[in-house]
Amino acid sequence: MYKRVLLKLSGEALSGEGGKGFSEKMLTYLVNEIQKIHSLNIKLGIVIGAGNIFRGKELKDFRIQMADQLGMLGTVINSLYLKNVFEKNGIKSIVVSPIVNLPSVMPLKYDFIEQYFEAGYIVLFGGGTSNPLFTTDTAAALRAVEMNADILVKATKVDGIYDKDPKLFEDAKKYDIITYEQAIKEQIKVMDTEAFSICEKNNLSILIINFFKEGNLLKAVEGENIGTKVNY
Ligand SMILES: Nc1ncnc2c1ncn2[C@@H]1O[C@H](COP(=O)(O)OP(=O)(O)OP(=O)(O)O)[C@@H](O)[C@H]1O
Ligand SMILES: O=c1ccn([C@@H]2O[C@H](COP(=O)(O)O)[C@@H](O)[C@H]2O)c(=O)[nH]1
Repeated sequence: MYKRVLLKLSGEALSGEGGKGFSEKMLTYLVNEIQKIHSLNIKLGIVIGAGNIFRGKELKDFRIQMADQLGMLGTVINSLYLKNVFEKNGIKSIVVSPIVNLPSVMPLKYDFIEQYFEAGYIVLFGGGTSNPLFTTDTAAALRAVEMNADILVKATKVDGIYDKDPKLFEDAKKYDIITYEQAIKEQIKVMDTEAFSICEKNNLSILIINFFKEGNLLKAVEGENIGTKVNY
């Protein structure tokens, strides 16, 4: 079983696939999935995207730097939203972010983060990398290395990495394991190349799983053979 896990969730984990905003049904599902792993006493960090609010590249009339800043703020909104939902369900969590100064958001300080984990808090890393032109995949890789995670679990909309996009090609074949070299060479689109590269350089594996299949998160954390593992 993994003991220190960075979980990357799409903003769509809050809205449902392809949706915007927040869905009660999805939030209940998410809380149930998190409760299953939180009870295992693991140190859990979460990076959540903002596809349910803004993705920079979707805002066509904006300069990309401006659009991306809206996107990053969206990730803080989602983190705070999640903190509140967790709290209502008896799950202790804390939002840390380098990009905003709000009463419920703590600054990103390594020593404090360790203390939050020791005290049993889930740490929600908001604000992405704090730089435009990136995405939360890269932020997840960065935070995973910073928190010294055993694994980065990307919980997304597909069962793993395929030789081509399985949403577009019915005959796509799934890989159980793939190396970073292969993932980068084949330009696998399921995760940013920057994220692959950070994890490769820091000897950290990524596990890609389908978030929308009940029980998958628990299986992933327990080290079951699901999804696709990207190894260095
Ligand atoms: N070779 C591939 N194997 C698996 N999925 C792929 C591949 N190529 C493209 N994809 C697509 O990548 C998508 C997952 O990446 P995407 O960035 O959309 O998800 P996410 O990171 O969970 O969401 P968000 O961008 O909102 O944070 C899948 O839904 C799939 O359609
Ligand atoms: O480091 C970062 C992370 C994110 N952004 C912007 O936020 C949105 C939302 O993140 P997703 O990963 O797409 O869910 C992203 O599209 C960027 O616009 C950023 O600029 N820098």
